[in-house]
Amino acid sequence: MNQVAIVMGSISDWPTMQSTAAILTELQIPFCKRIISAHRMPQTLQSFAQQAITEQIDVIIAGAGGAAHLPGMLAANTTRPVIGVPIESHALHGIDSLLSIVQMPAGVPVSTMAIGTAGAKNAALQAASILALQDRALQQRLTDYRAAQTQRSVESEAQLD
Ligand SMILES: Nc1c(C(=O)O)ncn1[C@@H]1O[C@H](COP(=O)(O)O)[C@@H](O)[C@H]1O
Repeated sequence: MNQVAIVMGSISDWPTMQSTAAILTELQIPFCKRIISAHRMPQTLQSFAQQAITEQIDVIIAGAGGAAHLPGMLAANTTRPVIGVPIESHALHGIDSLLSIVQMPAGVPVSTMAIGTAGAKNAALQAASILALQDRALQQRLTDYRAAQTQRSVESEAQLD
């Protein structure tokens, strides 16, 4: 059973979305990875999103760049939470991706992360927060993750001249 699906518009999004996969792995959250473009594979997108509930996918993380309609179209076809990651595009540095994902019409929400790798990491942590509502062991792993992060920041002060 995969609790999370990482969906990308293209294989070219994978270098960014690897950061999502790394954190899900660290937090021991089972996930699958799919390339499904709303533009290039509209029928696959519709069936994937409509089957998310029966496939027991609890959270969908969608990374896309440019005219990034993928997260919104997934959200249009499921009531599972969809977290959108705007991929940093070459032409407009991801502003196009961000605005395409964030400005959803009322009634079909997408939780929109920051552009690029920071957003990809936070998407995994946001998914973990949602899943931890019903999973005490995961909540503990998430708390430990934050504590380790705090510790690294504290220790980084020693690197100052
Ligand atoms: N935004 C979308 C969608 C979609 O939203 O359906 N499908 C592909 N793409 C994006 O196009 C960019 C360039 O893709 P290619 O590198 O394959 O040309 C990628 O960032 C992808 O997410």
